[in-house]
Amino acid sequence: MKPIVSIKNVSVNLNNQNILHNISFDIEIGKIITILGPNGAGKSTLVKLILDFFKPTTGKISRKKNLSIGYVPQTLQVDKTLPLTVKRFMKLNKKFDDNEIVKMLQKVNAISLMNKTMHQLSGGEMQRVLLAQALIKKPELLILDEPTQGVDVNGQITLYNLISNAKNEFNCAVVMISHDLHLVMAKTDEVICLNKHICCSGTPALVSNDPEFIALFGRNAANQLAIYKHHHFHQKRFQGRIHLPNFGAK
Ligand SMILES: Nc1ncnc2c1ncn2[C@@H]1O[C@H](COP(=O)(O)OP(=O)(O)OP(=O)(O)O)[C@@H](O)[C@H]1O
Repeated sequence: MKPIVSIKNVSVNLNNQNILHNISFDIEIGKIITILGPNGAGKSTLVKLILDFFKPTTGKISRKKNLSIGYVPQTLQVDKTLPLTVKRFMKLNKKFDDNEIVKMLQKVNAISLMNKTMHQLSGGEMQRVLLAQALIKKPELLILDEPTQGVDVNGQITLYNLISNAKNEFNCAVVMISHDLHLVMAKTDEVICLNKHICCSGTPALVSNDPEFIALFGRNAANQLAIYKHHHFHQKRFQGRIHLPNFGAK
């Protein structure tokens, strides 16, 4: 299958600093890619490149024509004085009818939040609403930047299940940054271990045995990765289009 995004020999220099070096990988429909790496490894920078927020210093990123992307940021700061309800938030970028909004909020277990204001939401509730907002436009590519920051363990499990279900239902590709090795890996097709360059990549089982991964994260993390097996899902085709939301990356 032809990739929807192809990243070839990409490097990024900012203020004479080498932030990313010689990155190459493809993003394909139906696959979940998880990007792991220590603080400052360039994970968010890589996500911003995929989102086309800026261009690489060298190398090339090719995207499928009119690629539709849904983006879930780490969190969203909402002004407490702004009485923005969840329902109005869902209508910010494009007008969806109430029926579509209700259906999408139901999918992410957030229907009871529809008339709450955004600043009233807990961490887990906020992430489910952000996911709904990204999915309502039916993306071909869903990008999540540490979607479970500040979310408790049950909330994390719920969120990863929702992401995996969404991938199957919308037949999209998923790229996410995550530190939740033990939870996220059961759902991941490919792990990219980043530390300015790609240290190693492959299935969780493969990466967990890679000496570079073990050197970077330690044996304990490798064991957490290793216990999971790679799964394939059957997908239903879904026709649709999404446009990038207006809120920025971190
Ligand atoms: N505009 C910029 N100018 C110079 N350096 C930058 C700029 N933006 C990011 N950096 C640097 O690039 C490096 C990678 O940052 P990035 O946010 O991509 O890392 P990360 O892997 O997402 O880190 P974290 O896990 O802490 O969120 C960091 O050293 C950061 O200081």
